[in-house]
Amino acid sequence: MKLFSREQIYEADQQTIKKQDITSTELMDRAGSQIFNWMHLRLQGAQVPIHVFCGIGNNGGDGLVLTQHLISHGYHVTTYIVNYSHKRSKDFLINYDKVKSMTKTWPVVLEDNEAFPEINQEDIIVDAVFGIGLNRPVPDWVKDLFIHFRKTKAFTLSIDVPSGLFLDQPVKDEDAVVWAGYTLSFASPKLVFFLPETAKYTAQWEVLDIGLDQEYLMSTKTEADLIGKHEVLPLYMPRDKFSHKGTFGHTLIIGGSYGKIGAVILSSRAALSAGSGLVSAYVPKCGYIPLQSSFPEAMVLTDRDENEITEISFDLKPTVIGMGMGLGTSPNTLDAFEAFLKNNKTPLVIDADAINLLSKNKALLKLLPIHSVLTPHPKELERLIGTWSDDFEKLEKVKSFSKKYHAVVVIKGANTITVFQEKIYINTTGNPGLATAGSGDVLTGIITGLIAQSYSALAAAIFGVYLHGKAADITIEDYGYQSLTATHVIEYMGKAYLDLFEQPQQLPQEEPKEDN
Ligand SMILES: NC(=O)C1=CN([C@@H]2O[C@H](COP(=O)(O)OP(=O)(O)OC[C@H]3O[C@@H](n4cnc5c(N)ncnc54)[C@H](OP(=O)(O)O)[C@@H]3O)[C@@H](O)[C@H]2O)[C@@H](O)CC1
Ligand SMILES: [K+]
Repeated sequence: MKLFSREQIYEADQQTIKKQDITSTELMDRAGSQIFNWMHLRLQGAQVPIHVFCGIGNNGGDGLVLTQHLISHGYHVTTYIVNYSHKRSKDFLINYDKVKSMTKTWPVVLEDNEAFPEINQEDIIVDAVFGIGLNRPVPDWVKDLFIHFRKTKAFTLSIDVPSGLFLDQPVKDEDAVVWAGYTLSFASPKLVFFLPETAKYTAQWEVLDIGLDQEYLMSTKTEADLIGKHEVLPLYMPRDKFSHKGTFGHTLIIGGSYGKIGAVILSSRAALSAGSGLVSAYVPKCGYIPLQSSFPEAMVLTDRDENEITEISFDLKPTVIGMGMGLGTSPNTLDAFEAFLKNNKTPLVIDADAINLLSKNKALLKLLPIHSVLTPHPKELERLIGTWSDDFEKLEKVKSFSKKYHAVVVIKGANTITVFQEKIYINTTGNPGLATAGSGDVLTGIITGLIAQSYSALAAAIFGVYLHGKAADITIEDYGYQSLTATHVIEYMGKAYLDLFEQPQQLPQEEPKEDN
């Protein structure tokens, strides 16, 4: 799913109005009616007090359309105009007049220095104060209103975006934003719903289709895409009946040091579960027995040293190499890594200590083959690209890094983000159960195993992150968040693949009656 920018959404608006020959008021009607339908389906006329807070622009206008439907369906609704500016949008005014003509209880106009209405915890707040038109800091008294919302603990439904949240700027004051329980967003979810610093402002979100011009939406390229099943299915490469294990490549996993051989076992097993035809592991001598006994499918090569990697040389031709897990960063290992990079031509997936080695010796970065995949967690990323002041700056820095080194960067997190050059891909699978030892090693193994099967580096990163998260999502149905382990994720990879082709459940059909 594409994540449209603010400018693109305004443009989609204009194109829709032009091509469908409708007025902006009619488009607003669609928006407000969709919000109403969503609420009506859930409330079924329940007499819970609903407080609709409207700004003076089109977000407020949407709120006023909602109000009209709520009133005509007999809901217990109070409408407020948050009068933060004396300007009014045309469609706001049209709907303001409609509301006033249908009820004797006109909307309550809230101004600076006025008491805020009493709201109980069981009530519902609808937040239509600011939408995507927010372009400067929220006035202090409106901020106080948002604090008031939060204090009431009432369920808060935001229209389009939680008010006070900028689409392209960090939040400087978290009290100046509405903390939504749910956001109903038009056209597409907004990038800020997925960034670590701003995701918390809406607990849940949903997109409402207001019939914007399909041609514009389809043909417009976005800076960010949201990755779900629909997006990864076209990446999936079906298997040919006449294929053999050589068809699916040979993964080599290089890593491990004394006490950290498990990381290599996890990565190697994950590469095989992702579908790599062959898997070999290159480890210090101490890793030989653990690997051979716990993972019989793998071939094992060892360093001359007992406890750490001191030389990387092997006599096989892997399709791809995944490296860094449990590697350590000792001077000997660094020397081996540097010598390896100078001669290596095989595609690489780089994780953990291999990233740390690159961060400490930035000159080595230019030795990476093009389209190498790096899979840092936030701390590793910081070592690699330096600190950032906010998520937007972080993404810009990662994009520059990706362009400079022609690398695919996978930023691990609650919503793992894959960056390649100018474009970002936000994953939607995965859960807090993945915050567990070894889950990163498994991810690296999966991505490496996909490249072995001739997925491109970018496709492998996007698809691998998706499958890893999906396997974890299926695992928690059996194990819950706490008991999920990295090994489960490997074992549930098959289910993650099968889920790609699972049809949505259909209602049982009635048997046709036989005539006699
Ligand atoms: N295709 C779609 O998605 C559709 C979208 N629709 C809806 O339209 C919404 C966008 O509406 P919008 O452009 O009128 O802006 P909105 O957010 O209501 O702000 C109002 C005005 O406030 C001002 N202002 C800004 N910051 C301020 C501040 N800190 N303090 C004080 N004032 C401030 C600023 O005006 P300015 O003063 O800068 O001239 C701004 O214009 C969108 O979110 C969706 O809900 C649907 O109706 C139809 C289909
Ligand atoms: K809003």
